[in-house]
Amino acid sequence: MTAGLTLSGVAARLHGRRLFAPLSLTVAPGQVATVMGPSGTGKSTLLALICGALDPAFEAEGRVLLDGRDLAGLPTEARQIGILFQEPLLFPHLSVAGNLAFGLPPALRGRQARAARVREALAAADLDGFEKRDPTTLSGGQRARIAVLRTLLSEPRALLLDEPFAGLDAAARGRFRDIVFDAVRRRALPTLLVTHDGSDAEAAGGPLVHLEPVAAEGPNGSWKSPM
Ligand SMILES: Nc1ncnc2c1ncn2[C@@H]1O[C@H](COP(=O)(O)OP(=O)(O)OP(=O)(O)O)[C@@H](O)[C@H]1O
Repeated sequence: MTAGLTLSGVAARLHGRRLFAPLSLTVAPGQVATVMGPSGTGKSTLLALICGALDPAFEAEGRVLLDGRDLAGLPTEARQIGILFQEPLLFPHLSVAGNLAFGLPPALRGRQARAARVREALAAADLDGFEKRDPTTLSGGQRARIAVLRTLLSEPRALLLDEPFAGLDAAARGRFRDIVFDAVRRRALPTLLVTHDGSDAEAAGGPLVHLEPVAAEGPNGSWKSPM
């Protein structure tokens, strides 16, 4: 069995045409692989395919394995893959604790046990006492940290990062990146990062993949770029 996240000949087709050339890659536990490429090449589509949330307009190709298990046919919620977006997507009508509790595994029973897990997570992230805060009153960096805590509380076995550092200024970006990569290493999560920023790729330190658009067949049999 290969530990980590393995992509084998993975591609996404739209109206029968591949967005990018089939991708094969293994991301080891605790490693961060980076996916870069021009806008529209299918980076977000690739992440959606991996976590089982591909838009029905697309057709998936290839195999995705997590710790040797083929994820084909498994619904998103059964894949145990955490995902973070550029926008932290916190629920504005819930407190910080309510947002974090949303990430807890349903199997963790009991109000007190759930509240304790949320409290511990906040304390470990230097956010003690934030339970009752309204997420709309937090800074961008604080909201980003709550979003990553919520994802980690769900005890994922792999992590997908869709430009989660992009909305932050340089100092906050570096600090937040350290927090996320540190969690990835401590929890030995195979992680795939989509970014347009070379410094993110450098900090990630793992394999670097450039998605290239696939050339499309022109009307008279010639080949042209779809871009
Ligand atoms: N639901 C959809 N139906 C049809 N086409 C779509 C759909 N979603 C995305 N696309 C198209 O698929 C292509 C890939 O989109 P995707 O968002 O994966 O690219 P990306 O590489 O993540 O782009 P960016 O770097 O700008 O975020 C784009 O050309 C986009 O317009």
